[in-house]
Amino acid sequence: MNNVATIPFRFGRLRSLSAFAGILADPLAATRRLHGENGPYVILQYPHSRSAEPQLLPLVADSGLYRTIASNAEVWRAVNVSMRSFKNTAASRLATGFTRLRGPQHAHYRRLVALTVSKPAVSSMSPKMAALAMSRVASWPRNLAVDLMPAISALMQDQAIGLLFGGDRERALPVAAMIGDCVAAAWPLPGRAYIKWLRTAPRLERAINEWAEHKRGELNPKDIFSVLVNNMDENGNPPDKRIIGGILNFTFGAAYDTAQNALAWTLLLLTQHPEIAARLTDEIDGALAGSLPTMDKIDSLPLLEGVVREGMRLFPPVPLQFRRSLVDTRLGGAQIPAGTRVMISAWLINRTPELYSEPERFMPERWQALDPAPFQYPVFGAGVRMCPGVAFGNQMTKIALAAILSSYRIELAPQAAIGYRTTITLTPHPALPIVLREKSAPRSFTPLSGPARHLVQLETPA
Ligand code: HEM
Repeated sequence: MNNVATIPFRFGRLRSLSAFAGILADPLAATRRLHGENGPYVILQYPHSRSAEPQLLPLVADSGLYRTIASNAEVWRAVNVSMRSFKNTAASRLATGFTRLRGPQHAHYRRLVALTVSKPAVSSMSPKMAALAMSRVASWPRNLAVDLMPAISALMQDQAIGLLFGGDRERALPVAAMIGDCVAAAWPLPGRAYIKWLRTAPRLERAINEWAEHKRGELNPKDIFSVLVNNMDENGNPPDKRIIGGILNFTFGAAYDTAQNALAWTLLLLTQHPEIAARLTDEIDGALAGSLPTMDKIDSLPLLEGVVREGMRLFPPVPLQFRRSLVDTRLGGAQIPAGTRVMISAWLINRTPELYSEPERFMPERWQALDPAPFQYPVFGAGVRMCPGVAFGNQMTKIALAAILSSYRIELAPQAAIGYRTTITLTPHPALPIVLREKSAPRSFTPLSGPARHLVQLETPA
């Protein structure tokens, strides 16, 4: 492990505004390049800014430094990546959501969310989750090249709404659609997505408030929103609806947007590794013998476990995390002024060769001998802000994967070129064209092409 006190850093200069725009336009490509040129700790300097704000933008791709940051909440506070909007507007209240909570207020609301998604609570949801996944997947079109992303998204939203948010689809689905505008605007160059989000935010806030009204008065401990609305705040007062709105916006979006991307990238990886996909299908079919993919059947399948962990290692649904220093501090030997925003790359930490041999390759078997600490595998974050939804996210991804592979063989559609988009989450873009075949159908193989081809090392030539 790195000795944090002596870790070297390089000053990298964002030589021009266009280099800075490169980070905004494609943070993944830009941070990979900076890491390749400078190593795992780069302190970028903004070009010629006259603002009074600190002029540094450190990029952290080192697990030791990430541990230091994640375990010092009094020095490093979470920040929201959305573009700034005017204070006291719906857009600013909703976009800062969970992130703006600190101290006892953060601990209080975190505890309320965590109660509903505790490991035992999530295990008890498994039969319902498995039944829902199987019935949804059964209706997906066979033998046609379709963009699977909307179907995956609908499946994960259904799971989150049905199992964590009271099953109220009529109110929840329009809210989910509007949250999509918030996510799309989270890492923009100023543009259409941002303008759209500014228009959507007041409507979203109204819809959330009406939904909250509907939940008020009857506590359902299995519904996160009901728990938030019907408990007092950290001081024993009725909760502030603006705070509840921000928490709901963040937590509801977090509950499906992350897992839908985990599933999408993992399926894409499996299309490129048909031999692993075949062995995984055999493992799942053997365990299920025609029954539903409940957790008691699939939780201890080694290849399924390895595939899900490896998929999220190579394509972490939240590829970057951000923190801001509250005070002047030292990080890895560099002096960091108060107010400095730091980018932590889960994407790059997950490719540390000392932690993961042949880090660019998809090797699910590696997980039989690996048990990294959260800061060495930051897929779910680490420290006081580590994701409370780990058990639900993992279970939802495993069950969906088992439901799909027990029903179909998956292939990438012919001539499909896959790109990617980075906002808060990393998404295949503009589409994920997949063909779902009968399991007995003759095999065919389409090699991955498009920008996503360069995100992973495959056996087939690029
Ligand atoms: C595959 C699924 C998931 C992944 C990869 C994921 C990833 C993450 C990551 C990386 C963070 C930390 C962000 C940071 O520190 O800046 C986080 C925080 C959070 N996640 Fe998840 N998440 C997943 C599922 C869920 C689910 C199902 C829920 C539903 C309850 C959820 C709720 C939250 C909340 C409330 C936080 C904020 C925690 C805090 O600030 O204290 N997540 N998640």
